[in-house]
Amino acid sequence: MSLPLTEEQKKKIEENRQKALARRAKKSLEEQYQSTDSGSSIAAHHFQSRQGPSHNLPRESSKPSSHSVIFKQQNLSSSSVGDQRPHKSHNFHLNSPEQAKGIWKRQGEVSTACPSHSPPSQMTVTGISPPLAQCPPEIPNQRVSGYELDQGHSHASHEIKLAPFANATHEPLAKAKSSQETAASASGQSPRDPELEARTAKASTSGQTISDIHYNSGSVTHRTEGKLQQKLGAFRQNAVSSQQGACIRNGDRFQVKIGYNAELLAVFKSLPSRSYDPATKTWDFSMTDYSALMKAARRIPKVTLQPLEGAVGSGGGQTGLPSAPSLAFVKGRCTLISRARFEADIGYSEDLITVFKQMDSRTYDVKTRKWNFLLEEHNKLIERVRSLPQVQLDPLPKTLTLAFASQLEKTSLCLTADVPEADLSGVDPKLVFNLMPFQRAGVNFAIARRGRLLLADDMGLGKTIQAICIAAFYQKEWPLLVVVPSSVRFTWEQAFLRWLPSLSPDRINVVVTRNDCLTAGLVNIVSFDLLSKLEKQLKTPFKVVIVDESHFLKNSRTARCRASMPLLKVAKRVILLSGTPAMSRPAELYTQIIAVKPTFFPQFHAFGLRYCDAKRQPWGWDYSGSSNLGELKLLLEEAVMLRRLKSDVLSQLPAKQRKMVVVAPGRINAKARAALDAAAKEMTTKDKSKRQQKEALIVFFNRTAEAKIPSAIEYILDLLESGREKFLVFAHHKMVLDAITKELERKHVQHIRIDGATSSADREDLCQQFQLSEGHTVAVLSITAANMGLTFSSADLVVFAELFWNPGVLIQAEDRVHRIGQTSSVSIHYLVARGTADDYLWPLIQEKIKVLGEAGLSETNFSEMTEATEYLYKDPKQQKIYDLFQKSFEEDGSDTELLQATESFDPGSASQDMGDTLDESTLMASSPKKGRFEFFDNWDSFTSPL
Ligand SMILES: Nc1ncnc2c1ncn2[C@@H]1O[C@H](COP(=O)(O)OP(=O)(O)OP(=O)(O)O)[C@@H](O)[C@H]1O
Repeated sequence: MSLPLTEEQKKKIEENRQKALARRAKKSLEEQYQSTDSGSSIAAHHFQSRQGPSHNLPRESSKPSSHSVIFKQQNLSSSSVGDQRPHKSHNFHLNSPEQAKGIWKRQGEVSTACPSHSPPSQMTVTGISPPLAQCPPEIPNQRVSGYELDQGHSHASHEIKLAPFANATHEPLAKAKSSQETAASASGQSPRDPELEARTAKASTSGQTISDIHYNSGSVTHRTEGKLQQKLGAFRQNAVSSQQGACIRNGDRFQVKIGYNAELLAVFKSLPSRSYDPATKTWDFSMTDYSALMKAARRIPKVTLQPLEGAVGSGGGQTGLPSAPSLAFVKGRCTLISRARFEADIGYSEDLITVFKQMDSRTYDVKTRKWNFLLEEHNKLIERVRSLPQVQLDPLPKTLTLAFASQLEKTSLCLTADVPEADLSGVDPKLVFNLMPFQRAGVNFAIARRGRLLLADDMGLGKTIQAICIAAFYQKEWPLLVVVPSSVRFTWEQAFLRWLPSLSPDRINVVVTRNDCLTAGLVNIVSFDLLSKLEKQLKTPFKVVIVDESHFLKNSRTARCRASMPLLKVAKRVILLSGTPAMSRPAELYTQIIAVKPTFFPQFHAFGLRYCDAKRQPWGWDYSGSSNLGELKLLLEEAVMLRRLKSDVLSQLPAKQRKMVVVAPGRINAKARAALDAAAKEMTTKDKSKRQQKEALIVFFNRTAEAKIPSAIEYILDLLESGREKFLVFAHHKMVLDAITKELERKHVQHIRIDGATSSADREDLCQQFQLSEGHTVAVLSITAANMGLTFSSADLVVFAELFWNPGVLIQAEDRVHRIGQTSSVSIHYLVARGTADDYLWPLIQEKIKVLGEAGLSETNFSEMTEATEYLYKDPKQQKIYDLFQKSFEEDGSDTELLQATESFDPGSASQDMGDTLDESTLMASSPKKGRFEFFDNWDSFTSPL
């Protein structure tokens, strides 16, 4: 509480006032002189030389304004808080009360999600000069652009309805803010200032009401301010519209929310503590400049600046000036901090603390200095706070109240919502029986959410089997649409065949070209890119849709997203799968969230403001940041997403998980296809010698390598786009290794390469580089040169771009990752291309492994751990090739011979840049490595248990 003014202070004030009047008169004369010289109005001078950022300029400065609006605007003050601010309109001219209303909304706007909240009504006190002693010492009655920052005439600015902010310089707000607990127990009454009241009474001795004064103000102004004011008045008639604004407390500073006004801007620029925020286009100041600003503002006709809330005492018998804390207009919002509790993120207000203390579930967190409550008290709290004129506490957004509706009704303290066990009796028993416990829980979660979810389990946790099971639960609503990256279309086909034996293979339709029918099967598998070309085929929407790698939809402007979103919005069940739903920023989640819950955040901007730290920039809004992630995580987990990390379910996982990835035959170009067919023919031609057959086999093997290059590159790029951080790629042929490294270089993906040409010293160095560096993403390794003696335990994924006839070598290669130091379950992906040597190599490898297993020499069984069930061709011709493979690779010395033959293989013209044979869309979609993983760490901590 502040002390009343002493006689000495009062005297000093009066002296200063007189001095100021003298200065003003002198200055008026000076300016009159100058304006006669220049022939232009002073106000116009302000307009040109004192303007703020250009976006604040009025467009039609000469448009006449209506004077009658000024008073009417007072009544609009209660609508000063709203969320409807037109962002780009800068027309500040008021020609009608309606316009005045619109403009006022804009000017007085303080962003809020609580439109029903009303700020305190405007206090209107005219003709009051604050005590000069309250002026901050650093503003020594300076003159600014024709305005003097001293106390003005008591009758000089009757059009300006403002009150002095008493004692603005005396009480640091930071102190007020940080003393929440102490102050909470203090009296809620603002002390009153008798000095101010006396002055108020004096100013009103004419018996006029405040509104009377406003109506008559014009003549008073002109009379007292002489010719200067006449000139200014003329300008204002044309150029300055009636404007209302407000001072709003912002921590230990205050903001001025008002539209453009050249004169006011000049005042702003004169204040030492000024700061302009281009993002919000508002000026703010330290409290030390408050008095000076208000005084100067009062001198600008037709500018009404609502004082800081509580800045005027009215009545009461207290003697001191009100202290800063009790004057604060506090604004804040509710945020969710757990499934059961929300927090009031707001500054200090005594009245607010009183309300907080009425809540049964209140808890004060001494660390964060914030109060939090059970969700069931949210609505009660908001209602009570609404009755506090000095407080604006925004409630939780509607999306959150909908998602947590039951918690708001009656809060359960359970960390997760109860998920009932789903009845899977209608689903193929083979599938249900094979589900791991956490996978079963995933299926239950999806069914509890009526088949709409984002399944964001870590990579390799078996999202495919879960998605098939969820979709199968809704089998009555099929046909099913499965949208996937093109590199895994056939892997999905295999997975359906494997897990749903009741599904006839001919009911599965893999869409390969744009001439295919999107609805031909009961299960229709299509790539993102083809979907965007075929969507027009759809007459009736799919009711059940699976989207694999749903982060491919993160950019709403892509053709993929534009084609998929309408389908997802109308589908009854939407199963999105992604191990990395967002890799860089929360904005990437938006499309996936609304794909699952179209009613959540219908406007991206609302999402952006809350979770993307949206900032207004000169060029528009920047949504690349992140904010409120804890709350976003809670929202996603409650209503949209299920994510388990490998570490969460490690005990349920096998040490190694192998996956056969059937790469698209369409990716083998015509030339390679012809070469393969010719080689296959050679092998099965009767009159060929053994030697010739073997040579044909080698050619077949080599041509396979060549043919698979585009598919292998596409798969690697898809992995990178999916956020795979570190993995090994094994290949055998030099041309395959070359093509992969070339493509990685082209994409600026950091990688190492070890092949037969790498020296022993370099091998170890490169290995260490990969192990220790965060930047190195891919290790490109030769199956025969890097399958031993190296440790790559920092990776947990191995991709075999090529198969190799010796399974022992493959297992050794796998074990570069699966070894001591490995803490995760390891994923092994074998890329297998149909119609190539892989058709024979794959079963051959399985056969050999089986034999080793039976002999107790291998604990690995390929076929049980992969989708490769019925892979072997039964055709006699193919059987013959298989036999040839078997014999050739079993004969003594065949390895050496084959190795030599394959290593020296040069396809000549065939060794083009295989990357060029990829779809342009695939190449474009895969962004460069740079910046790709910046959000990864955040994402993992963001999604791991709190
Ligand atoms: N319950 C299970 N029984 C047998 N094999 C399984 C099971 N769950 C997953 N697998 C196998 O684990 C491998 C990885 O599964 P899947 O490809 O579905 O993982 P993912 O979560 O989709 O990984 P990514 O994100 O890398 O695509 C596959 O070979 C799959 O067949």
